[in-house]
Amino acid sequence: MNLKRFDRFLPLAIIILMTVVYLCEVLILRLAELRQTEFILLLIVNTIVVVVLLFRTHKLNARNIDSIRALNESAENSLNATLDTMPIGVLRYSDKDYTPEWFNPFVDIIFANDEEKLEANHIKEIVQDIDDKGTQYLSVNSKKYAIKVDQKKNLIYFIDATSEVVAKSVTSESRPVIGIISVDNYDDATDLISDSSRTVINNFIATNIDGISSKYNVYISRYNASRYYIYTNYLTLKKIMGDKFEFVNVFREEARSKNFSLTLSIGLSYGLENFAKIGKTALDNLELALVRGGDQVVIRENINTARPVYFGGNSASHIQKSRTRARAIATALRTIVLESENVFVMGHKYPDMDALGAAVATKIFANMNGKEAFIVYDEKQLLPDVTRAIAKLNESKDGFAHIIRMDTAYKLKRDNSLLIMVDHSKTSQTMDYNFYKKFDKVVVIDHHRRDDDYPENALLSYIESGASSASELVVEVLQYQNDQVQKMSKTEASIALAGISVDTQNFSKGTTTRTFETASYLRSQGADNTLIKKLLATDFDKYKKINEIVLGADFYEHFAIGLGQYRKMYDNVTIAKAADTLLNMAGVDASFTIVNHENGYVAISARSSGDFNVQRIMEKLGGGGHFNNAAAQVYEKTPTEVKDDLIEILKNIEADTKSE
Ligand SMILES: Nc1ncnc2c1ncn2[C@@H]1O[C@H](COP(=O)(O)O[C@H]2[C@@H](O)[C@H](n3cnc4c(N)ncnc43)O[C@@H]2COP(=O)(O)O)[C@@H](O)[C@H]1O
Ligand SMILES: [Mn+2]
Repeated sequence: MNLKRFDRFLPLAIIILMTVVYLCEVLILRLAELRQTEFILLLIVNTIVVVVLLFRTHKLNARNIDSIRALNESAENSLNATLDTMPIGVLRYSDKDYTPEWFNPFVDIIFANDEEKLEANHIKEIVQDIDDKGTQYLSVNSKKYAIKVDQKKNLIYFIDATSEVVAKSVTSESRPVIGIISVDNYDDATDLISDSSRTVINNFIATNIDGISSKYNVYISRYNASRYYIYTNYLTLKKIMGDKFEFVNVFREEARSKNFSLTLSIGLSYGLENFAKIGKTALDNLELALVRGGDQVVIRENINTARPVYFGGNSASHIQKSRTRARAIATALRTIVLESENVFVMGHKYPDMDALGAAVATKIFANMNGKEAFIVYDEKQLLPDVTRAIAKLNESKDGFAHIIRMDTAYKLKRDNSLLIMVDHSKTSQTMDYNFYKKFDKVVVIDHHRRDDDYPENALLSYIESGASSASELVVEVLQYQNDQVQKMSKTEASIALAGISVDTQNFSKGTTTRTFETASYLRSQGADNTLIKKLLATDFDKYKKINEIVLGADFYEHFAIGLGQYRKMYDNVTIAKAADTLLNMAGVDASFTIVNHENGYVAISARSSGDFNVQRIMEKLGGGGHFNNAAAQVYEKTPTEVKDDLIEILKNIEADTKSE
């Protein structure tokens, strides 16, 4: 800065300096008494020195400016050259309408065959879609570009990131996969048969497993006769998923042709690290596949937020429940009951006869082990048949049937009390969520396929989706209590049998030999058909409402869809009974009833006669249930809108099935 100022005043400084020099010379000459001519000569010499110095200074300045100019020019040229040749696209867009105002040649190269991507609407999309980190990827032809947007300067940078994206997908595809294959019903199929027959079954399984291993080049290791471990990578898993796990269907069909009641259930998981956790998630997934009925595959990535992906499960439950398990559960449950101060039994919201039947049998189990037990109910959630059954139980001789309202239950709950949840396993479906939260000790007994929303740390879960009803499960456990005394009253046995009867539609659906054995046991305990008929009777008003829904039905191919009347409200049982009725119509494989529910949502009940999975359809509408008995609750829509959604789902499912 100072130098510059000095530069500007340099000519003046020279003149002043030379004038001072000249005055000094004059003074010296005066003192030396020289003449006029010497003064003039000295003046001329000094003037020449000044002129020469001024000229040199001017020249020096001129040369400086030229070299700066030259330097600037060359810098500008090389910047332009870099912009022109660097492998980064730079584009400036108008801040008014996003039209491109300028771009470098690399942008030209990028969009050579895709020029419409340079139009204002695309540029606008790029600028607006940019995520929080300010980066996004754009595919142009076969390349991937990372995009950075400088919104202040209206600039977009396109950086070739093809190799980075490829590297990422290579990492993703090489993620390790761990899986467990379980052969369903192996124990039953190989029990009580000759060694040579068992060898035939073992060979059949081994041949199939070898076939899977060589077809997909995966490593499969035998753990025991009915369990195998798979190790592979995500790329191979993708291929198998692309084939929709066809080998599970092949295995089932080949087994069927040989009269073996065998299917495969598989749990798989994958991730980048922590092999122990991947293995544990795979085991959890296998358990989920089993409780969903077996003959299916469940895959879930080893991260907390991952949702399970299902393959198969296209036929009703294939897993036969084993007597050995029922016996083991009886022992485990007895231990837990004995360690508790008292026991509370709670069904799902709006408990039906099966929930009550299971609760009654559970209460008896606890009493037989010397513990006081209570069945809890909420008077705001009572169905007519359950109301009748509770009234009947309350007629018992000792006057206190241990069926209590929620407010009493809260008072009787102790620190060491046990809660047994029956006929449901989703905490969101429990009758009183706050009451459930008060318990440290929880047991679950259910015949629904296990879902995500499961009680944390349940001490024991007895979930058998192959059972007809929760009542069947508990009564069976009750039979494994050692003493031979009369265990149930006539009313209790009748309620449990009514529960089985409701869930099996009067023994016409979902029954096994075990269902009939349980029914026969209940008859031996005094279950009475006349009482059951009275308990399950339909009120005339309800009957009219059931008919309204049935008469409002439309038929689509082999589906019947019943619709409630405009603005009329219905309850669960009415909808369920209407769906049951529609399923009895000729040519109907699955029925659906859609109405406004008294609780302010649109309710759907779905039933199928065997080969069609209505659970899958209801899951798509946010509900669930069983393979041939399911339901959903939809908020913020009208029944007609829900019907349209349902028809769309059915059309897609039909199209998928035809294309398979
Ligand atoms: N949101 C949901 N998620 C998962 N699962 C669900 C959901 N909503 C319902 N479910 C399950 O779906 C099935 C079917 O339910 P539904 O309401 O259509 O039918 C149940 C009862 O309403 C019905 N029922 C009760 N009493 C009688 C009777 N006297 N006659 C005829 N039908 C009757 O029977 C169904 C009982 O099913 P259960 O609880 O499985 O025993 C159901 O599983 C829901 O839990
Ligand atoms: Mn049930």
